Amino acid sequence: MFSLTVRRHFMIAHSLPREAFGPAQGLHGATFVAEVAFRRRALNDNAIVLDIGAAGTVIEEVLDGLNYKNLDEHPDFEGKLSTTEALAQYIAQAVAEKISDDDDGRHLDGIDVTLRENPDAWATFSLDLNA
Ligand SMILES: Nc1nc2c(c(=O)[nH]1)N=C([C@H](O)[C@H](O)COP(=O)(O)OP(=O)(O)OP(=O)(O)O)CN2
Repeated sequence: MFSLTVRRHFMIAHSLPREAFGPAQGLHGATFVAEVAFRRRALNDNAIVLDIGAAGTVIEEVLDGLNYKNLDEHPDFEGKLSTTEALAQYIAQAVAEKISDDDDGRHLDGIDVTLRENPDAWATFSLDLNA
């Protein structure tokens, strides 16, 4: 299995209104680093998983919908907790949807999104595109 990973960052504000989150129940900001890995069993005719520029464009399009937003007011997170884990899943699914029309995108076997909320803590969601 091959994988190509492209990284971008984005900034959000949110709150996690459950006692389990302690001080993070209040509104706070975060700058996330998103590493999106595109997985493919066999390379294409150009011996790549996917063009790096094309991958970056898709990721940026998805992150544009989150960047500088207060997720407490974002319609896609209404009634949901915007944890690092949940955001990783959201990004993976949104990237998969955007790339599904692309020729290389149709041949992907999976997408893994690793979301780093700081250098010591991160979460990963793995989307199996063959399931
Ligand atoms: N599994 C997760 N745990 C936490 C998340 C998360 O997204 N997934 N998010 C937060 C907060 O949003 C914030 O990023 C950190 O909050 P904070 O309370 O300051 O940090 P810690 O939990 O690391 O440390 P404490 O010792 O509880 O202060 C929190 N958890």
